[in-house]
Amino acid sequence: MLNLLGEMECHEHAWPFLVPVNTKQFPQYRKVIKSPMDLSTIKRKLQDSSYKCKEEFAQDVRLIFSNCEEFNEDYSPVGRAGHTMRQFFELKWNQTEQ
Ligand SMILES: Cc1ncccc1N[C@@H]1CCC[C@@H]1S(C)(=O)=O
Repeated sequence: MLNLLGEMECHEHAWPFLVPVNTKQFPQYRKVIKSPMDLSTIKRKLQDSSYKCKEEFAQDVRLIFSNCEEFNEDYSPVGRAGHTMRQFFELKWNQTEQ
């Protein structure tokens, strides 16, 4: 899981998801998105052994992308990055599953 996270962090379209959304820059974010998630938070949870199983890890990754779809237009730069990163993750996830 940690190396899958690493591959995502260095992906060229990961830039919107590396750190928690800046709620000063995007004040309405907190109201709209009830469970914010980002790659740095997932990394900390992995390091703190907060995930009981790998499905819980996958759940948090998918939360990043559902938050993104909810808040961003599909064809906005961030919205498009979310679709690209979700496809990348699901492909890698299926490979690790085998
Ligand atoms: C992921 C997301 N979802 C909704 C609104 C904004 C963002 N990201 C922003 C755009 C790029 C980085 C910043 S950030 C992560 O520094 O706030």
